[in-house]
Amino acid sequence: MLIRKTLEKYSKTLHGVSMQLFKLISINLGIEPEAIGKMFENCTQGIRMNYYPPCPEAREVLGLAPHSDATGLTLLVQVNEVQGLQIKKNSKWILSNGEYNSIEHRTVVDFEKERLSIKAFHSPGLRAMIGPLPELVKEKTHKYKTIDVQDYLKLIINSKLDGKCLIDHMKIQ
Ligand SMILES: O=C(O)CCC(=O)C(=O)O
Ligand SMILES: [Fe+2]
Repeated sequence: MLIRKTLEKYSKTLHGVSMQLFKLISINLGIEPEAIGKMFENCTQGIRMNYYPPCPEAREVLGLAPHSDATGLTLLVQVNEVQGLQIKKNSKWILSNGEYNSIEHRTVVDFEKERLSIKAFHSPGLRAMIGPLPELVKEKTHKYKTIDVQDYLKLIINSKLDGKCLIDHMKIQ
């Protein structure tokens, strides 16, 4: 019962944080402050906790294969402060530093230390359309498709953890 209450509070707080971040991202993009937040009004939130035990073969294995998250915004906390999240930048794996684009990332494990992480994934409401924000592509050619949530979910299921940004599958060829 206690964990449920704590998680509910945690989830609500993180939702609030994500809404604030959507506002700041919109302002930074030069669009109406509520533009992105509106899509997340009936947001679906998923929370995942990962436990990576210490591994004697740490150099030979990965904690999690390269992938990009299929959700709108992921908030992550490295619970016991053991580093292990890496992003791909200029073809190199480096420690993550947070970007707007859905960056390819993976996790590595440690020889001696266990690692814990908690993620909160925020996805738009089930009626949303997934694609470039109209405000951002006014006079430009659309580089990405716009599809409904159902088709987007199909795309996620069909594109396994293959390291490619899911966004590549949305590109108009
Ligand atoms: O454990 C981490 O640091 C990241 C895990 C992750 O990328 C994910 O769960 O999607
Ligand atoms: Fe991820």
